[in-house]
Amino acid sequence: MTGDASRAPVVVMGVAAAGKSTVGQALAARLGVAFIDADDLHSDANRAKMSAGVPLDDDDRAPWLDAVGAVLAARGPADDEGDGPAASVVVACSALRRPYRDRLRAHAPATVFVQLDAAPEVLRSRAEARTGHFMPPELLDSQLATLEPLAADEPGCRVDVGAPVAEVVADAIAALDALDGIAELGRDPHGESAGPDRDALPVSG
Ligand SMILES: Nc1ncnc2c1ncn2[C@@H]1O[C@H](COP(=O)(O)OP(=O)(O)O)[C@@H](O)[C@H]1O
Ligand SMILES: O=C(O)[C@H](O)[C@@H](O)[C@H](O)[C@H](O)COP(=O)(O)O
Repeated sequence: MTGDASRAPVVVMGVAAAGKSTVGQALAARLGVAFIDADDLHSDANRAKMSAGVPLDDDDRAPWLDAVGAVLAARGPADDEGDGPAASVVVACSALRRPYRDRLRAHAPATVFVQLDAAPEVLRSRAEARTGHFMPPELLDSQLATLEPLAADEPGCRVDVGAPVAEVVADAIAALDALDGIAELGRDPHGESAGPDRDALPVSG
């Protein structure tokens, strides 16, 4: 499957156990672009802290967010020869707070966010059912307390993850296409934005 270099980089965001890795992977496969899990970019110290049941703070997350931002800016791997346009990418990253997302977009301004929403009891049961993961379910409360939902002036959409994965992915693609459509409508024949800034698109869902 070839990558769609014309797509903006996508960050699938939300609290622990919302389904970022699962949905992100499936979404990337459907779009034919690379998938990267930001969990793999955490330092050993961050990982150890979370494993010990201690939530990360802003200082812990700052260098990690810069590493994630660098991935978004590169928009995924180049082709096999190492040249040509980079493919786009889907990154699973909690990106819980607005300043974190702004930090990511400082690296890669075209980034759009898909926030995964779920009822706390759904999250809790999924977190508890998951085995062999470094994130203890007890950290879910702090993740929910830290979450600053995607705001109306941030580029992206929200999808409910109560449905099976294939449905969640279809909803995400429809919402992303709607964002693309709105951006197209705002573009004049010379390719310059004549309407609202893409950055100011409403959050749907
Ligand atoms: N739509 C879904 N329906 C049912 N189970 C799901 C769904 N999405 C994710 N899961 C399950 O929930 C758990 C948490 O998902 P995961 O992708 O690891 O979340 P995150 O990356 O946000 O922590 C996993 O066991 C996963 O298989
Ligand atoms: O910002 C954070 O506190 C972390 O990024 C945190 O969100 C963690 O990395 C994951 O939630 C654990 O892994 P899962 O997202 O896969 O649960």
